[in-house]
Amino acid sequence: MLPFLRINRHFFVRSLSSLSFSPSEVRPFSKFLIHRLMPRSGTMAARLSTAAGSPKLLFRQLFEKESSTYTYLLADVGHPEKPALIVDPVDRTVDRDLSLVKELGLKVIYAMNTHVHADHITGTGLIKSRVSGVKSVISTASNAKADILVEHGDKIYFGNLFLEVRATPGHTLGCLTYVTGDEPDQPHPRMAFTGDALLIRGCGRTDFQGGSSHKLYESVHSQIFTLPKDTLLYPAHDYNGFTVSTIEEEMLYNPRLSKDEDTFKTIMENLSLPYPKMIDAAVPANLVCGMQDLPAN
Ligand SMILES: N[C@@H](CCC(=O)N[C@@H](CSS)C(=O)NCC(=O)O)C(=O)O
Ligand SMILES: [Fe+2]
Repeated sequence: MLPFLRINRHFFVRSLSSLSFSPSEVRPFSKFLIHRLMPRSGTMAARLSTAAGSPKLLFRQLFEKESSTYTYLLADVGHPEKPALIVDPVDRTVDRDLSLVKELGLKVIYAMNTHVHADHITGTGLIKSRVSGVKSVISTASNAKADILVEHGDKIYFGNLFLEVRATPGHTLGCLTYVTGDEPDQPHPRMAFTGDALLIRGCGRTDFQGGSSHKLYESVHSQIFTLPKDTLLYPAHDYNGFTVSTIEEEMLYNPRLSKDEDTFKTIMENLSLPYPKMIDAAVPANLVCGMQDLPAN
């Protein structure tokens, strides 16, 4: 029963993405479910490639300087519709991001968050209000509102490419890492969008939003450091001018997570960071994807 539910869930997430099905259109395409039962789900990607171009990744890393946040734009430009997704957009830079999307001729289908941010307001709600058909995405565990709530193991398709969802709690309860697919026809090396779970030579703090140093250590070691060593690591923030790292580099040189768990916990307990300046406004807004449609008090 459980494997069937899991496959069904993958199918549902896929069905809302690359082919722009409406939920009512899911049933006629249930034949794809059969391909999910095959040992390698690459069968499905290969099958669709024939129908809708060969997968070709377009990737852009964008920066918001006040919160030192990275936003990522990914699209399958080998697909005729150039379906795209945007990870961790910031409200202040939505205009810039959407201009780029327009210039590149992309069709944004998902505006996604790695977690409920505490230091800035997400742009996912604004993007939804500006571009029709965009669905907001966040984890079920975040307890936030969004059009699509995803869980560990889900695959989010854009065209013939996808991001795999990995639960990496510890900075917050609902933190996710999104990883590019490992299908034979996917681009290599893989890319991991780690949010605040793993930063370059650092990691997310664990002193609020359900944070736990124990959980973060487990998440990074079981879900991120197990990726191929050449996987490119793209965090949600950088405060030191870095743009990208690799799993291998972080396993060797991350001053926190390359240590044993007890040392890691001691480091995290002694960070003494001030709370983010915007936390009181950002968390409630981000629990509704930045739409700020909270009922009046
Ligand atoms: N000074 C900034 C907030 C800086 C901060 O706390 N960053 C977070 C990620 S955003 S929730 C963090 O986890 N930092 C870890 C670290 O080691 O710096 C502000 O006021 O907004
Ligand atoms: Fe955060």
